[in-house]
Amino acid sequence: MIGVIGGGAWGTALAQVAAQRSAVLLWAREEAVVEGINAGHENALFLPGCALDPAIRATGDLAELAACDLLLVVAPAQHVGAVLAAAPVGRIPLVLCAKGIEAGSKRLIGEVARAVHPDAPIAVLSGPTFAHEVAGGMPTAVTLACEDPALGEALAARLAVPHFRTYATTDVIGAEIGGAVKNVLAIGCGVVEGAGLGQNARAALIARGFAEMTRFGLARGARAETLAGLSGLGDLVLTCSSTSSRNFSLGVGLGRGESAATLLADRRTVAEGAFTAPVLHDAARDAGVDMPITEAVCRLLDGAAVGDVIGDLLARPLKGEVG
Ligand SMILES: NC(=O)C1=CN([C@@H]2O[C@H](COP(=O)(O)OP(=O)(O)OC[C@H]3O[C@@H](n4cnc5c(N)ncnc54)[C@H](O)[C@@H]3O)[C@@H](O)[C@H]2O)C=CC1
Ligand SMILES: O=C(CO)COP(=O)(O)O
Repeated sequence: MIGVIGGGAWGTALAQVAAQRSAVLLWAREEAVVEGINAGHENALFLPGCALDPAIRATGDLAELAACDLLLVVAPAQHVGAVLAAAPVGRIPLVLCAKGIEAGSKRLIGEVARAVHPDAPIAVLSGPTFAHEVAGGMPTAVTLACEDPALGEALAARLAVPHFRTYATTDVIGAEIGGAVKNVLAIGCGVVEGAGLGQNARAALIARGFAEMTRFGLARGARAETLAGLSGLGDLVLTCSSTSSRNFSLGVGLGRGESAATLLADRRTVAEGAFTAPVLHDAARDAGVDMPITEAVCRLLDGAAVGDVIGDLLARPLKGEVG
């Protein structure tokens, strides 16, 4: 049986995919989500309007996950450590699906999981995957990263269904960094949209943002081809071009001059980039990597005026395109 830890939009969509081939037990934090899935086969809080496979069973009791032989970890990045610490994992393989970097510790999610459950094999699933499209059966492709190639291929085969293609790699760090960094850049692209700065600016931000992602990724041991793949460039393009992205939408609000505090207050859904941006900025400084767009997003989240931040970005000294 496959266990899913997290009953947000993405955990629910992944449960829907997994249910095509396996029994699925989904742990959700909210009682209303557990009841809604078990009684009405719908997650009205986080994935409304999607008829779920009746075979998906939900629970509010983490202990029940001990019966699973594979766990998909889909809590928001900042909560993965706490949720995993309370889960009966032992040696059950973990597929990490959150996109972010832990604030304070500056750890990638793989490091967070390894610290709590050192005996559990770890893989990362990431890519351009809006939950509502995946749950609706629309064609989607993801990266499945695992340092152990045999386990990675077995997991990729187990999680794939015809509309959900998994591409295996051994580059776990590359898959993690792409997913974490693209959320920050998506906020930046949203700002461009909200402030009406035009399509040229958006394309420039995607390309220069990808350069930033690549510099940081290579400094941390990622492989360039992973960053240019589904979990990096693929997801960057998706979330930098659609208001279906919570991060892009947050940026649109910032670009219109609304404050981050107002935009983030009382949100039920997560915009991971808002939490990752400051810790990514710190981690980049530690690694000696220049990330001007990430820095600009941090300033905007801190309340700086859009005009000032864009003016400073454009006033930077000219440099060569590569390097
Ligand atoms: N929604 C999407 O299309 C995709 C999301 N992801 C990633 O999946 C992760 C989860 O995101 P979503 O499922 O979209 O969440 P969501 O925004 O739909 O729902 C919020 C989730 O946060 C959980 N939560 C809130 N406070 C918590 C706490 N204190 N402890 C534990 N959990 C808490 C809620 O229970 C709920 O599951 C994120 O890292 C996101 O970047 C990845 C791919 C696609
Ligand atoms: O990661 C995602 C799609 O791949 C979802 O993006 P948002 O979190 O910005 O909505």
